[in-house]
Amino acid sequence: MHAFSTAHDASQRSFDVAIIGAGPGGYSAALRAAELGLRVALIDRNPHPGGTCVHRGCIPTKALIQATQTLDNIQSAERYGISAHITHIDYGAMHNYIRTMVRETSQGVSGLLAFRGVQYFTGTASVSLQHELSENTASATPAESSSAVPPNASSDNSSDALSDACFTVTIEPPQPTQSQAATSSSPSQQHESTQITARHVILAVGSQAKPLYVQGGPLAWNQSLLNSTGALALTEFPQSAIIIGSGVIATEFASLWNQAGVDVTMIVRGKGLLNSADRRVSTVLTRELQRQGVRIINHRQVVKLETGVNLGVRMELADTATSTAPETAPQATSSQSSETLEAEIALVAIGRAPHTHASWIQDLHITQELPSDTHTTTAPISVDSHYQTRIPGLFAIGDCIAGPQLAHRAFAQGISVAEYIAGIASQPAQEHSIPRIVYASPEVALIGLTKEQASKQPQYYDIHETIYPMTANARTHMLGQTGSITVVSASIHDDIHSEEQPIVIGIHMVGPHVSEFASTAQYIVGHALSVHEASQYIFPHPTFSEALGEALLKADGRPLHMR
Ligand SMILES: Cc1cc2nc3c(=O)[nH]c(=O)nc-3n(C[C@H](O)[C@H](O)[C@H](O)COP(=O)(O)OP(=O)(O)OC[C@H]3O[C@@H](n4cnc5c(N)ncnc54)[C@H](O)[C@@H]3O)c2cc1C
Ligand SMILES: NC(=O)c1ccc[n+]([C@@H]2O[C@H](COP(=O)([O-])OP(=O)(O)OC[C@H]3O[C@@H](n4cnc5c(N)ncnc54)[C@H](O)[C@@H]3O)[C@@H](O)[C@H]2O)c1
Repeated sequence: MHAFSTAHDASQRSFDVAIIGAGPGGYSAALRAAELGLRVALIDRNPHPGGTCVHRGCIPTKALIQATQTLDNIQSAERYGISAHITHIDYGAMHNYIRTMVRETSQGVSGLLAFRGVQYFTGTASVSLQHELSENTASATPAESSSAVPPNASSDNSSDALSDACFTVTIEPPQPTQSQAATSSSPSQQHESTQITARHVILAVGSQAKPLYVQGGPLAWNQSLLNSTGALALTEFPQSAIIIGSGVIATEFASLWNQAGVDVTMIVRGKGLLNSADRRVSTVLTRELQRQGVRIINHRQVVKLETGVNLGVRMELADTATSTAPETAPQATSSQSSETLEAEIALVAIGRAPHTHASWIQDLHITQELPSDTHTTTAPISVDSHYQTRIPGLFAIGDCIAGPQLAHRAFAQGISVAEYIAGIASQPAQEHSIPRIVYASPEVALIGLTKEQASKQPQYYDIHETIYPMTANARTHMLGQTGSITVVSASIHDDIHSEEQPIVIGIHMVGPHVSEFASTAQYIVGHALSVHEASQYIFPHPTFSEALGEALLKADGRPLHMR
């Protein structure tokens, strides 16, 4: 039986790979590296693996969505001739259900790590180089050319392989809580740090919610001004909530709280939700949430915000653009130049910053230049196409590097980097077709380029957009819901594709259950299938996924169930 423990005898202190952070990036790299025979240490502050995704992200939010969708299903049962009404919500039981989903998912990961012999350390890690790097070994920027030669860290001859360990990882144990400190008989032991060495280190340290800057400073989180972690910790649904932001987290919470009967107002800096997405998807989603009762106030920013114990939150808004009026007027007082809103809580969801502020990360000089946006205090780690930083043997993956912050992207990167370290010619994760999903009602799935984005890339010409309304789909019609699919196709200047065969470069969907067939869209876009080839797929009838088949037939000039 392999150990999933914190036992630290000398033989267990030298590793082929040490991984900092046990979220999706870190634990997937650990599982794959161990499977390939490497000796792996995985370190996280949290004794339970899973990171943001399992403890504060994907899993609890989707469990909560499962619960609120059930509320919504009951409320819409009348449509099917079923009389049902909700008599009571047991918030304690709902929270137990969510906590159980989180605990069981984390336990599942723990079991896998133990099975593969990954050694897990609980504590806060910092990394230093064992030897000063010479000018020749570290480059100012990550070297793309290094990608051709995997470092081959097989531990077959582990004593030889480990004798030239490059990195020291210091692990500080978690600080005891006040009650633990009071009851502990040997408090000094809890403060002992551990050191391990490794030939390779993977940083998978994740990200954290960006605070809102008002009047020049960041606002501190409290019981009324929440980020997504605070919102998940609420013990019952609030009466009213203001959501600042219009991205993925803002949209998912607006949708689920609205389904739970919360009075939701969204404050949007630009116009509409997911404003960098395909414009039709954004329009349909915005319209649907408004139809369901979410108030969306466009072109506004918060200029003043007050909170207090039991006072809720009160904020003053100002126009970000003078030309366009808000689509929906706020409930509270309003003047020409500013307006005031009040609610029980406010959720700030304006993006997540890489978790790179620690001084040891700064000392390694591996982060990008800070963007000119003065409200960004941490920068992503720079890596080459194999996720290696400018320091050979030091890698970074997941939310702490630039790109979409998604668990499935972190999984793919974790597998890729582990294979590269093990000496396998690995494929970096295919970034351009990674599906981005919003689990709102309706769901959104975004794959590849929008028409606007493609028009800025010179290799594409004859760019076309085909729009298929999901109301023409039988299953969507049965639900009484709506949706839309946009297929973006173009011809391309390259040696592989002929001019007569336009290829599919983007698929953008909003509608019920679209997340479930996003990977079909990813396959089509990722493999640059021609529109004609893609339209040959046979989708089962009657399914929601059939809508994608119909959209592709239409893009190929052969529409079936539409004119
Ligand atoms: C509310 C919410 C909902 C989300 N829903 C989805 C979703 O449905 N689908 C999806 O694909 N993505 C979702 N995400 C994004 C997803 O959670 C992240 O993209 C993913 O967790 C990133 O994985 P990671 O391994 O890079 O980092 P993380 O999961 O953040 O893990 C980093 C880990 O590193 C540890 N750590 C950091 N520094 C140290 C240190 N010095 N020493 C020891 N440990 C350290 C942290 O404790 C943490 O456990 C959601 C995010 C949020 C906030
Ligand atoms: N379903 C999923 O896959 C899922 C779910 C939740 C979170 N996530 C990930 O978590 C990350 C963070 O999510 P998020 O929703 O916080 O970020 P986001 O990047 O999706 O959206 C941020 C939004 O905030 C707006 N914004 C930025 N600064 C602002 C300001 N000062 N005032 C008002 N609005 C401002 C932006 O215009 C943007 O619309 C995302 O990158 C996402 O990939 C994924």
